Amino acid sequence: MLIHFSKMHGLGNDFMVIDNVTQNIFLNTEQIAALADRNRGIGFDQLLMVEPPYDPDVDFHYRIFNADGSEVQQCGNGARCFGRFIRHKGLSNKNSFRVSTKGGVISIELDKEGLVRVDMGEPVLQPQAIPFKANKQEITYILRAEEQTFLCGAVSMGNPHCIMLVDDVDNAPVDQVGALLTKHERFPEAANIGFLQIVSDQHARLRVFERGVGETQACGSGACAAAVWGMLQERLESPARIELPGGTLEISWQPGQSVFMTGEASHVYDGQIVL
Ligand SMILES: N[C@@H](CCC[C@H](N)C(=O)O)C(=O)O
Repeated sequence: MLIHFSKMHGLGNDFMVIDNVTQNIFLNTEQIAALADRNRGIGFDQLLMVEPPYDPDVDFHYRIFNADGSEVQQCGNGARCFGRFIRHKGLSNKNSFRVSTKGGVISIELDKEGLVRVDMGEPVLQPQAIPFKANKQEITYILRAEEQTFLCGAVSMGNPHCIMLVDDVDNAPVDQVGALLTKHERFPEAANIGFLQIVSDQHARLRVFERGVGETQACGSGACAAAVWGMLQERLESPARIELPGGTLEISWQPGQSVFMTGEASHVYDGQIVL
């Protein structure tokens, strides 16, 4: 099987992107994990598939697979690259597209400055819908693991996020606590674990241990979830600048409305591989 693909990244969160409008590629979990291998494969955090629409209301369908081969509901940095890829491949000449994902419909807009703005939909806070095991909805929950206690937020942006405040994100135990909590039994579908340091009313720093990957340079849906949680606690104001190890995103949100994420999306190279 010959696969044509592009390598792209959003703030260092990197992707293999496959056009499945003009190709008909099916990859199983083992094949995706092998391609994601940074030593023996192409190397990426997520595989993104651009598919024809399943519904007349949308322009494309967007499938997302983590480096471990698991299919997931949402990827924010990937959404910006998805928009740039559609233009790069000439799959549409529109400047904005409606795209369905497993986590809901999003809208992607290519702006004139070369940035990409995504309407990520409304955040989900209701525990059952995240899914997160809790008796009632709260802003902060107590999570216990291995005799340690963590005060966390639980927010879905289509995919589940657990966020905690830290004083110094540079020295946060991201690998250790991320690995401990990502498969916590209160997140039945596992979760992405965010470590948020508030710098000022409109500026925060964030590192994310991603479900199915480990720590990445940036997580777009994680930045949206963390900004919403910061705003719910009145620790952040919209629009907020969320600084990740790979770069900065602008996140806007008003309660009852969609979250908007704006940032860069970069094309690295086009390639082909035989499997
Ligand atoms: N990097 C992403 C999120 C990708 C999916 C995530 N690892 C999950 O399992 O939900 C982003 O930019 O949002």
